[in-house]
Amino acid sequence: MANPKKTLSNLTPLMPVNIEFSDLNYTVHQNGYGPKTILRNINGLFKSGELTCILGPSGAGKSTLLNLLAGYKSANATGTIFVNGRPRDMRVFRRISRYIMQEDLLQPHLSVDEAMYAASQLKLGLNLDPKQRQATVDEILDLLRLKKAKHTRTEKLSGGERKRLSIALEMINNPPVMFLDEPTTGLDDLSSAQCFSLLKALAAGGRTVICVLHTPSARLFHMIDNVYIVAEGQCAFQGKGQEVIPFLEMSCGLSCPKTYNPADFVLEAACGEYGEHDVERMVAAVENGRCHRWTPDYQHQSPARTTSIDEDSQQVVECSDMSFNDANHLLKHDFGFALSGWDQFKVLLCRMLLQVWRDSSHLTLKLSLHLALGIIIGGMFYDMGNDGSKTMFNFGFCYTCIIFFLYIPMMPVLLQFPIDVKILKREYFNRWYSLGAYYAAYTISHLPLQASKTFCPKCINSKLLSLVIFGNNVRNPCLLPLRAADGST
Ligand SMILES: Nc1ncnc2c1ncn2[C@@H]1O[C@H](COP(=O)(O)OP(=O)(O)OP(=O)(O)O)[C@@H](O)[C@H]1O
Repeated sequence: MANPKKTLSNLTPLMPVNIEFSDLNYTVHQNGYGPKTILRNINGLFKSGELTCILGPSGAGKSTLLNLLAGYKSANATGTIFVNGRPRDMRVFRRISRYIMQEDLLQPHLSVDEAMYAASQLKLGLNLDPKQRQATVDEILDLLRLKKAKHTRTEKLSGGERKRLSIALEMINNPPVMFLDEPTTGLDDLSSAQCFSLLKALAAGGRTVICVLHTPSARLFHMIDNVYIVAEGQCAFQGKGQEVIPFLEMSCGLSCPKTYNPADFVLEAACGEYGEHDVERMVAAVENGRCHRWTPDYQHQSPARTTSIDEDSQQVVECSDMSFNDANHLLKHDFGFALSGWDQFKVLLCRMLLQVWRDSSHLTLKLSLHLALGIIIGGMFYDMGNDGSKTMFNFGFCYTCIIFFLYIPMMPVLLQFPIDVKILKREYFNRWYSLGAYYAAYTISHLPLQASKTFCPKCINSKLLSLVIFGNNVRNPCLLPLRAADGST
């Protein structure tokens, strides 16, 4: 389990960030079926220093809410999102928040240490003292229990280790806000508990940690600082894990059997399993999330049932390294990338060249393919260039070469691009680098392979094939002028 008491002394100071949202609506337009409302006037407050878990039945709108809050989706949404009491400025918010998606998309062919090193260069700059850089990386790997897997390639990591590495990569510049979509999906009970403890430790360090979870165990459920239940696109509960049972008793008259997991029980209630009006009652009892923390005496509170964002701020200041005034001051500024475009290009190029070089099976496969196809095509059209009566065969050869050059290089791109684009989306969304730097580095790093694609078949078709296999013609047939039967060209 992660040790919550461990501190990350080498990381940059943390600014406390509270996120409040009010009257959030999200509608999608389905072709031919009219609009579909997914979130309905939903409200809530997610505080710094707390682990907030968004729970709810499947299809309730949890991921949609997370995507809206992270800024991953924003079209067709209405309502307001406040960051430390100010309307969210997306340009700034993207620099202080990180989104860890459900799929663990990691750079292949790099070890844990190399992936962390490249991320640290992109996020902390190139001028950092190497010892300081290594200390920062080691500290994070230690906290996330990845030290033993430091030299393991990312594709060989276990599911839990991959998840922890995804979190570690985003922790390098110590983001104050972390969004995680179903971080425990695909993990066994022990790994889920370890992942949960890690998130709790991150929140205890002053971060705002918001994650979508599927039913946690009863023990973990009680440890959640803020349980946020979404049902039918509305907020059905917001408060501490241990308050859920009294809440259900008071709002719907439902009592959870002693042997039952309260997380299962509240989700069943949120599905309407115990009564068709329970969801409405739950939503009304927390006023669709306007009640920021439900407590049993909530009904008796004055109209100002929510603590204001400024009051909340004061509570969190004590556990953070930076005051809210400082945080708000920082939030006003638009931070750029840690590196200039040229430096981003250099780091990305090194990372990509290393990956291309390490991907030896891909490299060997491609070269063998070109060799084999070169021999076949070269054999089929051998010595056509010198015979003017075989004009059509010359055209056939040129046509085959064009098809070869067109389709063969396209296939790996078609297969690889969907994977690459997902990783790119994650890294670009989390502000690792600019698209221009990525594109330039990608193009340059793949040039050697592209060049081999262009020259290898041509050489094989003409010189190599003719010289080595047939031994009597070293000229490239496609470049030769056509010779007529009478010998004129
Ligand atoms: N672009 C879209 N077009 C139509 N329906 C959509 C679209 N995006 C989401 N939905 C619908 O909105 C609802 C909420 O989706 P969302 O992914 O937020 O659910 P969820 O609570 O995260 O579910 P799960 O736990 O199963 O992942 C679902 O019924 C989904 O089908």
